[in-house]
Amino acid sequence: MTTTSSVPPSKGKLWLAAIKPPMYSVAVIPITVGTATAFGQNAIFDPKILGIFLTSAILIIAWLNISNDVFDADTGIDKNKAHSLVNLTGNKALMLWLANGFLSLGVLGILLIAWLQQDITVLSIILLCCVLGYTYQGPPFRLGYQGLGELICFFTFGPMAIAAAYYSQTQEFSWSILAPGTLIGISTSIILFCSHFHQVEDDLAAGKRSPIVRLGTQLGSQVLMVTTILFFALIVLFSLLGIFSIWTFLTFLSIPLAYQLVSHVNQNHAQPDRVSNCKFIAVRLHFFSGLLLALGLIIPSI
Ligand SMILES: C/C(=C\COP(=O)(O)OP(=O)(O)O)CCC[C@H](C)CCC[C@H](C)CCCC(C)C
Ligand SMILES: O=C(O)C1=CC(=O)c2ccccc2C1=O
Repeated sequence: MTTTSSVPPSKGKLWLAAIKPPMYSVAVIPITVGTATAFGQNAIFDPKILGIFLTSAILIIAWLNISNDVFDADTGIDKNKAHSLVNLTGNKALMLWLANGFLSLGVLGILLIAWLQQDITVLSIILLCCVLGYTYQGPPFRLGYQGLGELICFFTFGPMAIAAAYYSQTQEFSWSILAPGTLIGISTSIILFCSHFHQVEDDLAAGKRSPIVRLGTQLGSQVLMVTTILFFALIVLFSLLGIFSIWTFLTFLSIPLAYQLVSHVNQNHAQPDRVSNCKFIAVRLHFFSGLLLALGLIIPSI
């Protein structure tokens, strides 16, 4: 949340920033792409499983974000974050209970999938994702403070989530999930990478050595550009290797969003108030490129 004027944001805007609805793309896209991969490969689709999985994923991301504010309140890193739920409510204990409530409901949904399939594979993968997500922000690990968040993000939201979604549809694994898993892992990690640009001062003060604290914003903006180019280059590579059909080139319709993100960060990386919204441009890129990828994966089987 940034204010380019001296007028502080309204309570409503702070709550909207705290809840950050667009961020739930990170829950929707991996499950959608994993399901699309299963359909494209096997013409298998169970809408009930998809619905349960999407709901659970959203609940788990709610846990992730609420608990992030709770754990960050302990280190003081969010002291200047007006839209922290702990700062907004003044009730850290209640926020922790709320976070754990969302986690419990999310895991219940995955348990329902396990019961329906009489198979704990999906449950095991998602529980591992949640454990890794906790190590990112929760005591005593706080691996995000070591700059390891993007690595954890890549594997959990990429290959692991896509494999779980694929397995939830087919009850088998396939190497074919690695290509979409890599792409979604990259696009999700780009969101996290972009979330650090405007937080260098607060991160440094709290001892958080994020990738942007380590690289600096100038080099960080170059890394973002290279990573974004890599995302689209991999689609070409996967197509040349025969892993993807030509329909996955639909994803290239999201290139204007990629250009907007890279140019915005290149121009404003050293201005926290101006660059702070870049993660939401990254979310738009993640959402639309993910939807287009899913479409490209299912068209050959329609
Ligand atoms: C909360 C996350 C990032 C924000 O961290 P930060 O402290 O910088 O935030 P603020 O600036 O807003 O204070 C998410 C980090 C993701 C984490 C590395 C991995 C999470 C894994 C998930 C639990 C996997 C879920 C998979 C499936 C259910 C979709
Ligand atoms: O609030 C944030 O900055 C993020 C929240 C979140 O759930 C997420 C998930 C996956 C990648 C990045 C992010 C965030 O940056």
